[in-house]
Amino acid sequence: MANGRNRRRRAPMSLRNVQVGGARPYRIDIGADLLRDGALLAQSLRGRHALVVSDNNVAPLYLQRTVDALRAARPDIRIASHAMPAGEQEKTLARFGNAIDALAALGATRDGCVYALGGGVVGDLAGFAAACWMRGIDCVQLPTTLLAMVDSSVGGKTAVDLPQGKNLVGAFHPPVAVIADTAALATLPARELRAGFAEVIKYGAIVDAPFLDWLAAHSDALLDGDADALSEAIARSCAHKAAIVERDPFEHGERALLNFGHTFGHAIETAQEYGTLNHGEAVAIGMVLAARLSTALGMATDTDTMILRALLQRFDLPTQLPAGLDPDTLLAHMRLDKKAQASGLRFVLWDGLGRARVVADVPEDAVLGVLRSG
Ligand SMILES: NC(=O)c1ccc[n+]([C@@H]2O[C@H](COP(=O)([O-])OP(=O)(O)OC[C@H]3O[C@@H](n4cnc5c(N)ncnc54)[C@H](O)[C@@H]3O)[C@@H](O)[C@H]2O)c1
Ligand SMILES: O=C(O)C(=O)C[C@@H](O)[C@H](O)[C@H](O)COP(=O)(O)O
Ligand SMILES: [Zn+2]
Repeated sequence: MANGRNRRRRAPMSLRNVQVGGARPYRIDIGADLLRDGALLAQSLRGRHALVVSDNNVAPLYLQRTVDALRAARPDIRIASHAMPAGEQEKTLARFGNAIDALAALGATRDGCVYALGGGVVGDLAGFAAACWMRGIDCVQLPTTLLAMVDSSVGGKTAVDLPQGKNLVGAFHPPVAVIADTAALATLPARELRAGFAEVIKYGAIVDAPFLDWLAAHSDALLDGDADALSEAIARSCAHKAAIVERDPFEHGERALLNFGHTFGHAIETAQEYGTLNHGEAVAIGMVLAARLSTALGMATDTDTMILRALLQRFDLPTQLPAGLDPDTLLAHMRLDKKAQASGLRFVLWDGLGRARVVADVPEDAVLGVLRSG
């Protein structure tokens, strides 16, 4: 049930895929029941070792079918599984160490593969383990949340959090394949489904204003779990992310647009010690704050902020800074944002719907002004 709605479980019409080009191209497959497709799961497995990393919510639901399908396709391989405790507070160096221990126990050779089965927390942590084991082995992302399907499984940013900040320890390590089984969305808690829409809306906000109209028009279907609408939203989001990371895999320029709302959002998550709002919710608030900062700097109109806020609210996402967060503490966290430079803070701001850009040397007073007015 989402918001008291009955989520439909109709299977999507077809398999979709999105190609991510560049030096190490890979394909994103999107469709129902792909976790049961052993041939697909095994197609990028070069060696004889596979570690399936999941969490203690996802493992009881999807681990067995994944391992069974892999084993059926490749009876010759050694498969181990590792389920970490669920949640952002577990995206730590200590849990990363546990995943590395699991690779060591498996005796994974350099042609082995990590399968990241879960949401963005599992994807980021397992991807980072794959990036580090023997200086880098293959990783297949098997996203099971909407957020992971539309964003975190694609593009190769892997990381764990520190108490000082989000994703502060990590590596760029693109997957060799992304396989998004949309049937997994049927078990996703409604709050987590909504969180995923924050990152979906982000693509519209930064580069595709007509997508925002489409999302508004299809919000009921999307929140009801309509398979075709979800499949379209996932494919369109992945196409945007693929195009951007293909052109700028290491965030030297354009890729930073994907960080719209994240300077504020990550500061909120860090200040709350990763325990209150989830990532999507924090990004939703962060996008509204970024839009308001753009207006404060004379770049955009309030009307665009109102349209963005209304759309986020339509997806039951928060749009206001939670009470009790100290603006100076948030600003201090922002100084450790990965876009910050010696010369000062850099923000992704916008000139209006679908027109984001990176702005350097944003005055801290302007940021504090936005934070102090809520
Ligand atoms: N690498 C990137 O480019 C990138 C992009 C966006 C977000 N992220 C990261 O992703 C993380 C957030 O990801 P998330 O929103 O997926 O959170 P998450 O991984 O914590 O998953 C949310 C919750 O849903 C549960 N869950 C997952 N799939 C399920 C399913 N199918 N059925 C039932 N329960 C399920 C999980 O156990 C967890 O409790 C953050 O750490 C964020 O920083 C990374
Ligand atoms: O892929 C990217 O690039 C993004 O910025 C996507 C974001 O949604 C994601 O949350 C990412 O992990 C943030 O990266 P960071 O470099 O700010 O830690
Ligand atoms: Zn994000």
